[in-house]
Amino acid sequence: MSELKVRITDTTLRDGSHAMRHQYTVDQVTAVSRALDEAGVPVIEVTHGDGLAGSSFNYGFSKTNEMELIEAVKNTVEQAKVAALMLPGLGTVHEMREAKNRGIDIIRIATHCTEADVSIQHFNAAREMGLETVGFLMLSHMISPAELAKQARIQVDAGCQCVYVVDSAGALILDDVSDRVKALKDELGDDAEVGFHGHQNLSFGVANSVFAAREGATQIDGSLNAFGAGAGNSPTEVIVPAFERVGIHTGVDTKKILDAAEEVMKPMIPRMPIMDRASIIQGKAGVYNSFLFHAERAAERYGVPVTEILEEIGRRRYVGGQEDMIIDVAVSLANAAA
Ligand SMILES: CC[C@H](O)CC(=O)C(=O)O
Ligand SMILES: [Mn+2]
Repeated sequence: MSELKVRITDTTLRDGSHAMRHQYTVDQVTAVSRALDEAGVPVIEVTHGDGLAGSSFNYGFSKTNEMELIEAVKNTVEQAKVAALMLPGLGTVHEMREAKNRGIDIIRIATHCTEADVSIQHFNAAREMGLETVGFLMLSHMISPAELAKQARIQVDAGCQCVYVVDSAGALILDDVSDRVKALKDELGDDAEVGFHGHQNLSFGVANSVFAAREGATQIDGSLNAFGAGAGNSPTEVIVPAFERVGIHTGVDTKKILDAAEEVMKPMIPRMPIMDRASIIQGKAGVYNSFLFHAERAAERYGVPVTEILEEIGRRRYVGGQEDMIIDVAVSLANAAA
């Protein structure tokens, strides 16, 4: 087999924003982006955890305006491209344009996996602005590979250049990933690339990324020290040497990425993402990782176990944007217990 090549996108400064409760400072993003850039990471994503304009009562307020964070990363990096995430409706074309003016090269547009149609105008606008485009089909475990491929086609027809299988709950295991990547590759052919964004809830982030790359995914996400929502993302500093071992070329320097994780990122981490009881239940029940802190807060406030809240959210199949329903679940459980 000829050597496989992938492009790594590091999302420590975006998915990691959830784990940081959106409290990144300019000094922190400068230090992290410098270390990633020096290690040769080709794409660095930075915004509020829920994307452009995510800073809000519902999702949590940012300490620093994300446009300042974007600008800080842009002014720091020498080779890396800068990416921002947006959820249509939360972020608008207005914020996309401002992010472009502040220095982003790539916009990653995220929708629930069955709602690709809400991103059509955003992909059109992004391409008109000259941005590289990525589509993010969140909670990809919730639908079949064939259905996911149809959604990918909608994004690509709108101007998306790479569609990601996004394992938002860390619920996919090995063949689940291969089957989805294959379905997207078969549907998209040469029209667009396919990517994979993993989470660690059931400990499969890196292995799933290998399966994705072997099936033809050419863009892979990671985060330093797995710093991301829920149990965290596939750790970038593990992806790089693991991929090297199995013959997948990333172009990232192993020693430098290990130093970035250990010496630059680790000292600023307030709470390490771990596979603990709550986050493992998220993976098993297929619950959106960004719900973890919201569920923990509701558990404390209403005196019900966080695992029961998460299991009920899984049963009700709530998706991103339904954060307010976490309170509803906690109240129903508290009432039932009383
Ligand atoms: C925008 C919310 C979310 O964190 C996106 C993502 O990384 C995922 O669904 O895993
Ligand atoms: Mn994520």
